[in-house]
Amino acid sequence: MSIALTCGNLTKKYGRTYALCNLDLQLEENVIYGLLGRNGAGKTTLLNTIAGGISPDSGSIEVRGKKLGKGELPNDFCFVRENTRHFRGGRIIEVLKFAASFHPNWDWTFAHELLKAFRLDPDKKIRQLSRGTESLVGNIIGLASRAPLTLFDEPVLGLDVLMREKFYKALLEDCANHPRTILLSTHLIDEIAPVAEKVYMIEAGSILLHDDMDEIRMAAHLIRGNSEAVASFTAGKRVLHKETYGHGTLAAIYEKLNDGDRRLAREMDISIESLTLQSFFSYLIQGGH
Ligand SMILES: Nc1ncnc2c1ncn2[C@@H]1O[C@H](COP(=O)(O)OP(=O)(O)OP(=O)(O)O)[C@@H](O)[C@H]1O
Repeated sequence: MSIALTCGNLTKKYGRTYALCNLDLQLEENVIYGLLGRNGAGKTTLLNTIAGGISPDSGSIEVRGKKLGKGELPNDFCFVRENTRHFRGGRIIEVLKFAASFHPNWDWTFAHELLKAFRLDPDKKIRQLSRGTESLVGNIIGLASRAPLTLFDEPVLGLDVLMREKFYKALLEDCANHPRTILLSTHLIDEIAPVAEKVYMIEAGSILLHDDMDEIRMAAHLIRGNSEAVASFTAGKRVLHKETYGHGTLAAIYEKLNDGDRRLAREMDISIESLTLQSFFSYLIQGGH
């Protein structure tokens, strides 16, 4: 397993607010990661810090084993910012040509396919584009650059559902043919579930949890039943959140359940449901883990 990026103990404070707080993160090469967090959780600060736009107060960043010095940018990476304002007087094609000059793996055939898929006229002036359409230009840059490390900050914000689906499809297909490391931040958590292979969940500047999507799918459960039965069933298991209602208890747990567990739950009249990624994340935050 090769490591594309390591952030160690990153801290960034604005006044009394910790935008990043002793944050650790490690990305394997050629994996698509989701960076999930609520508004203000620290996603943009983290991506900007990796991309060299923000100096952390402390901590380190290593890209492919090389520690970045103060103000040093990672080699051959692409950062698609939230709210990028491209050169307003320029045309789409000019903005793409400018971006292509920075990225050795740039693929023009792919860029033109994406222009077509996103229904963009390359000769249109950037200032004539709607907000959502302008963010598509950034997404084309992120995809066609084929940079070994690509950071997308909320790339689907402002896009309609059709364009969001097209973006996810293009990302998945292209990364299957040209593997690279992607870190994609979003607060549209359920949408990223079929796209990301692994996720980092961030809250108040720290990583709450990171895991494979498959592990989360297998381990994130909602247990409901009589309070005593639930207490006995969940003993020794990782409980993220618990709340009582009348004589009953609802518990969100993070534990793979085997056949024996499921048999026991049936005997105890306990129901087990799988949690969506969004619900799992919400319970994780409510539980303060
Ligand atoms: N330049 C700044 N000055 C002061 N506080 C800041 C600054 N940038 C970020 N913050 C604060 O740091 C915290 C993290 O902000 P950040 O923008 O990284 O969150 P985010 O997860 O990207 O949020 P969103 O999803 O809303 O974009 C927030 O409390 C924010 O108010």
